[in-house]
Amino acid sequence: MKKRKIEIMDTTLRDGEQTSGVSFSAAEKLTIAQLLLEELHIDRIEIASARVSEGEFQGVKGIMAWANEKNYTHRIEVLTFVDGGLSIDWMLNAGAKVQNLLTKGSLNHLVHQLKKTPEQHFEEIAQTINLARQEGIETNVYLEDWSNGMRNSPEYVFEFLDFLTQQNVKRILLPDTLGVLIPSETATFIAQIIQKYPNTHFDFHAHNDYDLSVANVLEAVKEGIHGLHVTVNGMGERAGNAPLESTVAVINDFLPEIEIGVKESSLYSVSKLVETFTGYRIPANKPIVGDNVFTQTAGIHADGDNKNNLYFNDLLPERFGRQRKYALGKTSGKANIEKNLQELGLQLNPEDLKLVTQRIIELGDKKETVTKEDLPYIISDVLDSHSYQERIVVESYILSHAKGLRPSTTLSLKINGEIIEEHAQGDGQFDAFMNALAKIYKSKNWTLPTLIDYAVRIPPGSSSDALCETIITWVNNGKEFKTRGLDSDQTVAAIIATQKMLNVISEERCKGSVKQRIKIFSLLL
Ligand SMILES: CC(C)C(=O)C(=O)O
Repeated sequence: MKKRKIEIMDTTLRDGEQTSGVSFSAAEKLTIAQLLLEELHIDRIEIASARVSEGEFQGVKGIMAWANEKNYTHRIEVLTFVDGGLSIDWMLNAGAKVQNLLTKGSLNHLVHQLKKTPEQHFEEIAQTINLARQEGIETNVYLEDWSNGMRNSPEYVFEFLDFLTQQNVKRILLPDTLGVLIPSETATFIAQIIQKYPNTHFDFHAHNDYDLSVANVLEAVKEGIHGLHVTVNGMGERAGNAPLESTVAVINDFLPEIEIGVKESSLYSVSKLVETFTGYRIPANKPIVGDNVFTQTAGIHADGDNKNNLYFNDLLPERFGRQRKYALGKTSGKANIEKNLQELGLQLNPEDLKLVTQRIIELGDKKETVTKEDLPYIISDVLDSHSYQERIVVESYILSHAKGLRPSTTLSLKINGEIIEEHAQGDGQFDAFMNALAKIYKSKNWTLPTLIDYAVRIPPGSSSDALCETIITWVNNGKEFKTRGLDSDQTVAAIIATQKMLNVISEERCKGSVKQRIKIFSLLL
């Protein structure tokens, strides 16, 4: 079957820049233009509005200089206005070759904004198109508010199209300016137009006010539209435009008779770059490019993926340069954890896997995000805690920190079932904690090891703020050993490490086995 080719026109650098708060520098525009054309193989791009600013002019000039060398000038478009030729002059000075002329596609806009008759408007448009032609500039025409025009003044729209199809116009661009179309209406309007003007190229420009942009695009393609306007990450005026990423996926997966040349595997990296340049964050649940969209969270899904990929759909992450992930949290079961362990090249016996699963569920219950990078830390922490008997338990404590007062701690410690409480001050909260502990130990005629090093780190590569690891090095009877604590709070992690130390030395008192502890830690670190 011969496929029907649809042109993709990306307007991230024009309509996308109309996202509130977004402004690209000239260098950013050039980088994005290069990626869109050369990496993603987008057919055409719209890069600016004429006469907006000096910065915009320099941006267009830079892109056109590059495009000239590459022979891409006819793939690069600029939004222009019916302004007696001022936009044309601006384009000529910037070296631009294709104008997308903004005209009025509804009687309502024409009468209330321009306060002109259709005849006056058409006359001025004809002059602008002719002038452009004389200057070697190609013209496409936007019918602004076209969708409302089709609803409320269809005679005007068709009179206008009759006129335009007689002019030197390469493409007619049909915007749903206010994002008000529903799919059935899009289908009806596009079908009427394509049937009436079978020899004219029409583009559809969707907006996303009702979250229907991609559904509308799908209908427009089914009815024979020749080109589509999109933006990276769906950026654009108000709720934005049809997102490039979803548009590509929908066409590729649901319209096999259509050919678009966009390279799917580069969509994610370009989307991320645009996110960085704009500071406009991609929602985590945004199809194709959101952080979470290829992450299975429920244990039952991870389990199903092991059984004939029961929870896969056609949107395989690898298509878009991404990878499937298995979330770790309170709803993740053994299967999620095993998938993450596999990726890290780790294996646990069923009993240890159960302990680690329990610990991850506890962390998830505290609303903490656990990442794959946290996993080795959790494993070593959990297995470590279970490698000795807990004779000494930090039952409860208050840590106080107030301006103008010394930090203080009240500590309640359980030693072989007996509760002992003490209070102390210190230079910091953990110092106060250690001073209270020293008082308890003194009352027992026991000595504490000397703390010789205190290090804090977060799991490397972890994007989560869930976990922080405190590693303390102690010297007891001339022997050095380390204990570690893991928590979202650094001081709490230090207290956990200290409790472990108390049990290590208590074991040593009972069995004299600090050597065994040193061995365990050298394995874990
Ligand atoms: C400026 C115009 C062309 C536009 O973006 C729209 O009508 O949606």
